[in-house]
Amino acid sequence: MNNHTYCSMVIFGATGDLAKRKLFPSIYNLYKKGTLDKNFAVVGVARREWSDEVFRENVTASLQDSNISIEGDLTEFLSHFRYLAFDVTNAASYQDLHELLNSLEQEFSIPGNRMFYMAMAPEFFGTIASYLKSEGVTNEQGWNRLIIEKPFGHDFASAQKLNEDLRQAFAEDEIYRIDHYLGKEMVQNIGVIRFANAIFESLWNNRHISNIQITSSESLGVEDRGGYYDTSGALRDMVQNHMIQMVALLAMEPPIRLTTEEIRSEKIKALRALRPMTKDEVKQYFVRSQYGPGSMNGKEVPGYRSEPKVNPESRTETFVAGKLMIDNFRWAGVPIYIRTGKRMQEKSTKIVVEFKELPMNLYSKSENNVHPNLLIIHIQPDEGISLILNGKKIGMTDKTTPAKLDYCNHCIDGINTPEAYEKLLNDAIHGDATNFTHWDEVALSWKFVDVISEAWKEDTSSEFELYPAGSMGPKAADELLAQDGFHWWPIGDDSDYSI
Ligand SMILES: NC(=O)C1=CN([C@@H]2O[C@H](COP(=O)(O)OP(=O)(O)OC[C@H]3O[C@@H](n4cnc5c(N)ncnc54)[C@H](OP(=O)(O)O)[C@@H]3O)[C@@H](O)[C@H]2O)C=CC1
Ligand SMILES: O=C1O[C@H](COP(=O)(O)O)[C@@H](O)[C@H](O)[C@H]1O
Repeated sequence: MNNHTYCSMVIFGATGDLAKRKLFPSIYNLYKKGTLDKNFAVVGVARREWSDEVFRENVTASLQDSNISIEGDLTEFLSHFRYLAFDVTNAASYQDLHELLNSLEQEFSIPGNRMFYMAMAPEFFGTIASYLKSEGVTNEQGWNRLIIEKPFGHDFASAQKLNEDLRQAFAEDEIYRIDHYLGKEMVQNIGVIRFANAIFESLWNNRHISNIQITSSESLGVEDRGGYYDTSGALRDMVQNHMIQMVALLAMEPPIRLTTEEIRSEKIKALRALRPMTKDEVKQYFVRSQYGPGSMNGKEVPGYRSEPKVNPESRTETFVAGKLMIDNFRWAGVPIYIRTGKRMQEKSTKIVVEFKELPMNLYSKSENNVHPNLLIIHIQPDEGISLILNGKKIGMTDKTTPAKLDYCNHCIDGINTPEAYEKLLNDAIHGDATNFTHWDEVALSWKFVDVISEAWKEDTSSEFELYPAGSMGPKAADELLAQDGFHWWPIGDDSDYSI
C-alpha cells in the first residue's frame, strides 16, 4: 500500500446528471488548481455506447455549462479520460475495466490506487461493490476507495443490508459515504466557530442557549425528480442526512483531536443522545406538509400533486419541521428545531442560535424590548456569520436597538470558495474521511427517522395541511415553536431582527 494521491477514478454513471453537473467540473477545478496530481486517470462507465471521443466532448460540454472558468486548452486534461460502455450487472465486463485500469496505470504512472465513485441509482451500489471485489478490480498494490452517493438506504433495515453488502467487499475505512452538506464551507466552519472562539464555546450549553433553529428551505419544486422524490419525501431526502448531520456538528462535544476518528466519535455520541420518540409523540414534535399551488416571484406554480411523475393523490411530505432534544448534560432542556421544504419562499440554509436572556436586564422595561442575542450561521446562498447584539438607540434615550455584526465569508474569497463536491473528492483522494459519514452515524439517524416515517405511514386519517408554494411552510410549523414560547427567526439576508 502507498500514500500517494496518484489514482484512477472510475465513475459509474458517467453519462448521468450528477457526473455532468458536479463531478466533471470538480475534477477540472482540482486539476486547474494543481490540487490533483498529474498522474491521474478517469474512466467513465455507463451503458450508452459512447467512444472516448464522445465522452470527452460531453465532459467538455459539462465544463462549459457549469459556471467555472476554463483556462486554456483542455487537450491535456481530457487525455486522462476514457470511457467503457457496460451494464454494471454484467459480471464479465469487470474484467475489461480491470484491464483498462492496468493500462492507464502504466500510461500515467499510477501506483495502483483506485477510487470507485457510485454516481448511479442506489439499487446498483451493492452489485457494483461485490463485482469489483469478486472480479478482481480492487487492487492489492494500492489503496481502494468507494464513494457512495445518497440515498444510503430507504430505512434502517435497507441501509443495514446495503452496508453489509458493501462490507463484503470493502472495509469501513475504504467506504466514503457522501453527504454533500459536509463539504459546504460554512458547515465545515461550525467546528471552527465553536472550538476556536472562547466567546462561543464557553456559552455553548443549556445555561446560555435557549434554542437552536436550523432551516434549509428551497425555492425549487421537485423538478424532474418526482419519481424518486415521491417515494422518499423530505424526511428521508433531507432530514435523515443533511439536517441531522448539522445537528450533530452543533451538538457534539469538543473532540480531543481534529482527527477523523475523534470527530466522528463525538458526532456519534451526540446522535446517541438524540431523544427517541414514540409514535404517539411524533404528532406533537414533528410537522409534515406538502406544497399546494402558489406563486413564486410573481409567477403561478403548480402544487406538488400536479408535478410530473408524482401520484396525484400523493401524501408524500415536501416539508418537515421538528423539535429534537439531546439528552445530555450540555443540552438537556434546549430544543433544536429543524425545518426544510421545497417550493418555499427562498433558497436559504441558516442556523440560528438563540441565547437566553440575562437573569436580570436593566434595560428590559415595558416600553423597551431587549433583543435576545443571536448567532446566525449563514450556510447558503450567502456564507458568513452574524451576531445580533443590543446597542443603545442613538439620541437622548436609554432604549436599546438590535445591532447586527456581520462577517461575510464569501465576500473575502468568494470566487475561490471550492464547491462541496470538489472538496469532498479532494478529501477522498487524500484518504480523509472526516467529512463523510460513518456507518454508525447513518444507522443512528435512520433509527431516529424511522419512527417518524412509520408513524406517518400509519396515520392515514389525519388531514394533510398544504402550504402554498412560495410561503415559509404550514402554520403548524410556527405553532411548534409557539408552544414553547419561541418563533422562527427570519432567514432572509436583509432580515429585520427587531422584536
Ligand atoms: N443529480 C444530482 O444532483 C444528485 C444525485 N445524487 C445521487 O447520485 C446518483 C446518480 O444520480 P443522477 O446522476 O442524477 O442519475 P441519472 O439517472 O442522471 O444517471 C444514472 C446513470 O446511471 C447509468 N446507468 C443506469 N443503469 C445502468 C446500468 N445497468 N449499467 C450501467 N450504467 C447504468 C446511466 O447511464 P446509461 O443510461 O447510459 O446506462 C447514467 O449514467 C443517485 O444515487 C442520486 O441519488 C445525489 C445528490 C444530487
Ligand atoms: O441531497 C439533496 O440536496 C438538495 C439540496 O442541496 P443544496 O446543496 O442545494 O442545498 C435537494 O434539492 C435534494 O432534493 C436532495 O436530494
